[in-house]
Amino acid sequence: MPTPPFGVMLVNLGTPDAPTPQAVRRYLAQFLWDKRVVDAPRPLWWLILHGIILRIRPGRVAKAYQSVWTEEGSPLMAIGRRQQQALIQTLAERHGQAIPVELAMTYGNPSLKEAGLKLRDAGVERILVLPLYPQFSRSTTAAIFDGLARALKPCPHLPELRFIRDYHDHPGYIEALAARVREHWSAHPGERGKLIMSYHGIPKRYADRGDPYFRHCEETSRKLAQALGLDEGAWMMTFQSRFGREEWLKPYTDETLKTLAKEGVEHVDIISPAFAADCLETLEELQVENRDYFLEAGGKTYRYISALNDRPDHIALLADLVEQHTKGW
Ligand SMILES: C=CC1=C(C)c2cc3[nH]c(cc4nc(cc5[nH]c(cc1n2)c(C)c5CCC(=O)O)C(CCC(=O)O)=C4C)c(C)c3C=C
Ligand SMILES: [Fe+2]
Ligand SMILES: [Fe+2]
Repeated sequence: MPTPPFGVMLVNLGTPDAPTPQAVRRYLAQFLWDKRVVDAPRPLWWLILHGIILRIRPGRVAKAYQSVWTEEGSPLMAIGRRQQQALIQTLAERHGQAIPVELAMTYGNPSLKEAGLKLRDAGVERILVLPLYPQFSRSTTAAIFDGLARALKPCPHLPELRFIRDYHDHPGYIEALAARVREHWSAHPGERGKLIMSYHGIPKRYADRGDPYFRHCEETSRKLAQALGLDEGAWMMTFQSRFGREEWLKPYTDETLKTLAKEGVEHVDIISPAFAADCLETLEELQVENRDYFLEAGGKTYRYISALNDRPDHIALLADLVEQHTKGW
């Protein structure tokens, strides 16, 4: 077999190995100890994390994971595997040669190290890292960068590396989102809801200190609204999945849905452009929890628009990103 010209590392956040309190505790202990995610002073944060959060949260969150778990495991992992297989197939068709693609998770399994070793065993000397986060944030994309550097520390020699920082305004990404929304509209003709674009939040403090995430979300939202020909009043950008007590990016998705319903908005369609794959935060928080808030506050229809997952136009976008960032390899 010829040596592959390069390999691709697709990276997402990570998910527990099982929907049990023990597995969730292990996952959260690694995830929430990362300074890129929670930047609180270490000794104090260790006491809060191990003394309070990891005693209470895993039980509740494991129940939420149980409600979305599938026969193939956690949705984030199952969809990640499908994305990986589809990308392998598309790249082979485009290159006329097998290009190794490994799926890695910043936290939990398969680890960045494990994926790196598999690429090395496939004879790869050049790696393109493709974080599955369209919008850059220190808490996600930069955490991958740190994790990779840590994973490579014991290596006597390094692969050549390229790292995709973001693709929040890539025309292929915007068009794939727009196609997904149009498809949703044709599946539900009749009353068209206000389009809510709900992004995973981050602490406002991170944005104030230069994290471009808010700006990237704004740009994605504006471009998506433009591609769909939506007037200002027909869409909104909101932020979900708050954690802890400090202020996060606003407006908050849950509060907005309650307010909209009280103001007489009866129908909403909700999409979450920051998630390349459906996961706990979309399938439970958006599809179930937030629906209840909206309907209880007087809303009539609430429809969640699934993520791009392994749709062909999404995989084509990932292949385009690979092509653009491996020029000269
Ligand atoms: C504690 C701070 C958190 C920050 C900052 C944060 C940013 C962030 N996260 C994602 C994507 C995902 N997050 C997911 C789950 C999740 N996120 C946090 C906390 C922060 N996220 C927690 C504690 C959890 C676990 C669930 C819980 O305990 O509530 C997931 C889903 C994983 C799954 O298994 O399905 C994703 C994906 C982004 C994009 C982001 C900032 C831009
Ligand atoms: Fe998160
Ligand atoms: Fe959540």
